[in-house]
Amino acid sequence: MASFLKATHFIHSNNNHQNHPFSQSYTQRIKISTSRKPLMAALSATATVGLSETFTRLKDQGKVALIPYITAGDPDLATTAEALKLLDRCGSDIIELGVPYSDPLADGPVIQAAASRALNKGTNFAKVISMLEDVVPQLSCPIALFTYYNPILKRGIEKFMVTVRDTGVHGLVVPDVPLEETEMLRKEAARHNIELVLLTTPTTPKIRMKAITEASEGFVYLVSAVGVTGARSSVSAKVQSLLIDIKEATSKPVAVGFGISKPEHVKQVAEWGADGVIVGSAMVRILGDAKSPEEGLKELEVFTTSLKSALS
Ligand SMILES: O=P(O)(O)OC[C@@H](O)[C@@H](O)c1c[nH]c2ccccc12
Repeated sequence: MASFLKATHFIHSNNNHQNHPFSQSYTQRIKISTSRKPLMAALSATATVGLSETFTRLKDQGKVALIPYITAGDPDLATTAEALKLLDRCGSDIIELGVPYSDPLADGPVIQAAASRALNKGTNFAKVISMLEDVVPQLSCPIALFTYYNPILKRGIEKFMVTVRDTGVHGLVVPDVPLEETEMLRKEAARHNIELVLLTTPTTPKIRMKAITEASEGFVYLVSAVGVTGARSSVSAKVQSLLIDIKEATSKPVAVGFGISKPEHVKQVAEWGADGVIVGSAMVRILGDAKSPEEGLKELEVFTTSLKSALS
């Protein structure tokens, strides 16, 4: 219960500007580093379009983005590589790839368990990056890397951004960076042509929601429910009014996540006006619960196809 309260407090304190685990300001000596841009990744960086361009194309076609989330390294990185290609083939428009972290405050039990399995298998940032260098050139949809703030600070913001951009990744989602600390992150992300996506929640005050939408690049992540990630039996009807409010505040694309786990959820959120729908725990559970990686991938294909058809 304590961790649930902590997590709930975390997601909402971060958006309500109370004291937050990362509230102290970090000064980062930005080391100018030269980076060797692997040719394929450099090519792929131009091959796939970024997040906002993806939304523009979909809007022109009157379509809503399907955005799966999976945890890198669960059940193993080879399966993650296959899952990324499969999700792309099944029509995902953007894929959120989570870097497993030891203290995933905003995650519910399914993603927390996936992160610890991945970490126990020895998954780390460097291995995720080398997998991406190989896989990204084979994808037609952009990747948004999903990481907590600490691993970025550990590496140094500028170095982190260079490494990520060199893999051809377009987006970055950092759920626990307080808005007041995003300035440095946003500057470095923009300098390396990475779209930094920010999150707003059902309890974010309107003024703060407006500031978040203005600062967010690629799209705005609307967290649909209070608490942590995890499949819910239904999507809160509040999402409809939240979408109206957020659409009054910004013309940027808005993708809704948290709890969405069935085709009917996807359809409903799209009908309420979302530009994208994010599905994480339900995908992660399929891969984590399967008897074998092959079986998990087969089930993931069936599930993703069912979500995609709910959007067509
Ligand atoms: O798992 P859900 O309820 O389908 O929600 C998407 C979520 O998994 C993904 O976007 C995500 C994974 N970890 C997070 C932490 C905070 C916010 C969002 C996330």
